[in-house]
Amino acid sequence: MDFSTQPVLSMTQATIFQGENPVLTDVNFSVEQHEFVFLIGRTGSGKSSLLKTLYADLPLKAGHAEVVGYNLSKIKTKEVPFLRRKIGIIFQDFQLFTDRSVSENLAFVLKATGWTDALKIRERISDVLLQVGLVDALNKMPHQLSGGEQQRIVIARALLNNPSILLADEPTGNLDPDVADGIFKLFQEINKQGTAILMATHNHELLRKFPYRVLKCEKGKLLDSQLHDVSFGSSF
Ligand SMILES: Nc1ncnc2c1ncn2[C@@H]1O[C@H](COP(=O)(O)OP(=O)(O)OP(=O)(O)O)[C@@H](O)[C@H]1O
Repeated sequence: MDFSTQPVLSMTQATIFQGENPVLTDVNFSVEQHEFVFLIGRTGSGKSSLLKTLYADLPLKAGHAEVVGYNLSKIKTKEVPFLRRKIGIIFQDFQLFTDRSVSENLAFVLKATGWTDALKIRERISDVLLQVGLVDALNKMPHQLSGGEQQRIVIARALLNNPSILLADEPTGNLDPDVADGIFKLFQEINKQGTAILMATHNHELLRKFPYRVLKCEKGKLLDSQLHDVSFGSSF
């Protein structure tokens, strides 16, 4: 079998729950390797719940989903860290440790995911900082960095284990437009290097400027711009 043609994630007839409440029903979609996909929808429509289900923070209780080779209905608790190693997660509530330097923040993740060789850890940290354009930040504390720089470090952290896909929830939400543009360009560069990206956003400008595929949470369903006419006017 040629694994290079496998989607990086797929969901069929899935229901996304918050507790006992179904948030989205009959969810069917897949994301191919190298794809860039926007996830949109009004506040409370289910974007974060969908992303959380994809990285096994919320259980998949109905339907089928396969994410980077893991079947989410059958995944065991001890396998979840391995799933998350292959997914880069960029969430607003996944922030940096404020009492540790950038290199300590990044080393923490590598050690927690099984890296032991100090030289390899240093090299990997340099590589990801280079990738996000912040080699100089190595020994800085998070408070010594701007919001945009901190977000780049969060992205660097998500890249540490060479993920097949990045899941990003409003990664440009709290940033000035110029800074947000830079962060978005960084996501595009990462995508060009072969990492799929699924990005939840409320940013109309991005949707207008970049004709990527759009998934939209609406009235308890997930619409796909490849199959449906998805509107993203002023009130999504
Ligand atoms: N921890 C939680 N416990 C119970 N219900 C929740 C929880 N988090 C979200 N919900 C509910 O689930 C539904 C979907 O919320 P979700 O956060 O997925 O929406 P969203 O599209 O990501 O919204 P936003 O754009 O505001 O981030 C909403 O009705 C919300 O109130």
